[in-house]
Amino acid sequence: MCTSIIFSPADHYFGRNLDLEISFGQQVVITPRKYEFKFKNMPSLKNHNAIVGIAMVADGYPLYFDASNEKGLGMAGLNYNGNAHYFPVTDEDKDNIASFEFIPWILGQCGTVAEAKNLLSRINITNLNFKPEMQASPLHWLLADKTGASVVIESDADGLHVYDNPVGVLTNNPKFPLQLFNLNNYSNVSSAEPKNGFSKDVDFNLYSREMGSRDLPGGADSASRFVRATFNKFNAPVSDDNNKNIDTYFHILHSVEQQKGVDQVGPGKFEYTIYSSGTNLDTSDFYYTTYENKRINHIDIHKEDLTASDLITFPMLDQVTINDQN
Ligand SMILES: C[C@H](CCC(=O)NCCS(=O)(=O)O)[C@H]1CC[C@H]2[C@@H]3CC[C@@H]4C[C@H](O)CC[C@]4(C)[C@H]3C[C@H](O)[C@]12C
Repeated sequence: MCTSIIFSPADHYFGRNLDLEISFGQQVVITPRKYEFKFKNMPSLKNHNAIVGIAMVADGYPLYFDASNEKGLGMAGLNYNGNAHYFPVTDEDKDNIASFEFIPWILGQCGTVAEAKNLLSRINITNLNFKPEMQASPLHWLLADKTGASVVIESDADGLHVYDNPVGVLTNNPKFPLQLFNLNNYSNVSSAEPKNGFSKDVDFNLYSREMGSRDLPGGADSASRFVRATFNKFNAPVSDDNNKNIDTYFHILHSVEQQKGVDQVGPGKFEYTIYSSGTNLDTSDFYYTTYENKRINHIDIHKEDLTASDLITFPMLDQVTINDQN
């Protein structure tokens, strides 16, 4: 499963955890402005916003899992199994975009969520596969910008939904409105010590600190991660120091990470948090950690030639790093 957030302490940080049992050979991929983005049913984009994020490059095409552009708009695709519904190419006056083209299409052209909403109102997400041996994945998306605004996009059997997201968090199933509704069940969770609302005739012993957050769900299931990431995000300290904020951002994502061994998905197969990514949407600085390498890695896109036409890739550094202190 996966978790995506936008965290806005001063600058705005956007990205995700990618949780799975297998790796797709993903890399950090910068798509410079003049790389020609081709689409199955739409004219190609020859000059567009530069994009940075995590992608698998297949036949020279960056299949982005999550990415942000140089204008400060970010987008992540998360598993949405059983609910995602993509449609045949339509003759109606719509933009036919395949699910794997969706991130390039939006990030290539838009700078804000508000601008993206215009394009979204015209989109039909098509059921085409990238190639026969690579079936389209059932996804939904979190889209967020450097004003702090975010929306969730779900293509369901009854059509495309664009929901304003007041909490800036997305996980997996169920549908986003139900995830949001489920938060109602946790209004008693608090960063403060609990007050006795039970009865004045019963004596309570606060035998532990942290009892305000005792009712936070601890599981790795999607609904539990949604509540936990939201609580942890809204109670996180804010700083005016970028390094502290990016560190806090990763603390929030790591609070819903999956350790290897605890979520079995098949015989001997366990889902785990392969990587966590984050972009400072105000500066386009890109950061990531991996399961093995918790040191925060940084890629400065402005050190690269963003006017180029070829993809710029970086392997993800995923060796355990121990800092020998003596
Ligand atoms: C698996 C991941 C979601 C993680 C998650 O939620 N895991 C729970 C699994 S489970 O629900 O618990 O079983 C998702 C997130 C983004 C996806 C890629 C998007 C581009 C491209 C789209 C093409 O159409 C198909 C190949 C493609 C490379 C995709 C592969 C894969 O689908 C990716 C990595």
